Amino acid sequence: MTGAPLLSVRNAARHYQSGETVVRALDGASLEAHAGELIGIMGPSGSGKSTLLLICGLLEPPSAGEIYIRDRLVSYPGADLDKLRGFRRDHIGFVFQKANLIPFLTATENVSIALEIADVEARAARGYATQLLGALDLGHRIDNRPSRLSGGEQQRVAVARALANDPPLILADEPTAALDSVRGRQVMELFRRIAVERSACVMVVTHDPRSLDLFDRVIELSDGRILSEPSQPVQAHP
Ligand SMILES: Nc1ncnc2c1ncn2[C@@H]1O[C@H](COP(=O)(O)OP(=O)(O)OP(=O)(O)O)[C@@H](O)[C@H]1O
Repeated sequence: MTGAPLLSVRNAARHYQSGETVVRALDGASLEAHAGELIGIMGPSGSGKSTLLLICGLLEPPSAGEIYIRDRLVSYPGADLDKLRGFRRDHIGFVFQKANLIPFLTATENVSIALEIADVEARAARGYATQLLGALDLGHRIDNRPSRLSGGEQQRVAVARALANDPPLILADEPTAALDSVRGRQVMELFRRIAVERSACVMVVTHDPRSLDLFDRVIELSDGRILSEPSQPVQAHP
């Protein structure tokens, strides 16, 4: 992959003090991720996948190392990440295992609120939210509140919300864990489309080997370390 990376993680570590012992959740990880890539992050439970995502998402600073987005140093030990709220909103979309939707808002409103917070006019925000939900096969659910949606549908609304501001980087932590295989595949295929059509970089933590064919490459973690070489292609993708 050529060109400047969108995201660059340099020798990042994250250590947690647990009583007398230090847990090395991340232990000197380096990677580069580019626009247009769909990257899988895999590894056994406790290998540091979620920690890597938190650090890349500027939700926690590393204990050592640096994070660059578009060549700008954005996170390092002791960085004040509260100051990066606006930057995060404009650059990074998150999807977690749980949808965490606002219960008293409809599906459309749950998505459009992300746009309105970013100063998009309400009508335009709703129009785009509806369009995104339609692309996720939720066109018939746009006026439903979360309590009227299945777990899988709620999660797809969460995916639409993460995409609302067209962030160049999308980070997803087991986004399909609560979905059946057909819906899970749909979400992964949507991520693939987002990467290609919007030139976004999408990094997805998953345990599901059925998505492997969709990834440009897989970053494999073990004991807080990256096993596979950065930029090593797993499978060529058209
Ligand atoms: N806030 C924390 N305090 C102490 N230890 C932590 C903390 N967060 C993570 N850890 C530890 O760091 C290690 C890596 O955790 P992490 O959640 O990143 O792994 P993971 O690969 O995402 O696991 P899983 O697949 O089970 O979600 C684990 O041993 C975990 O217990």
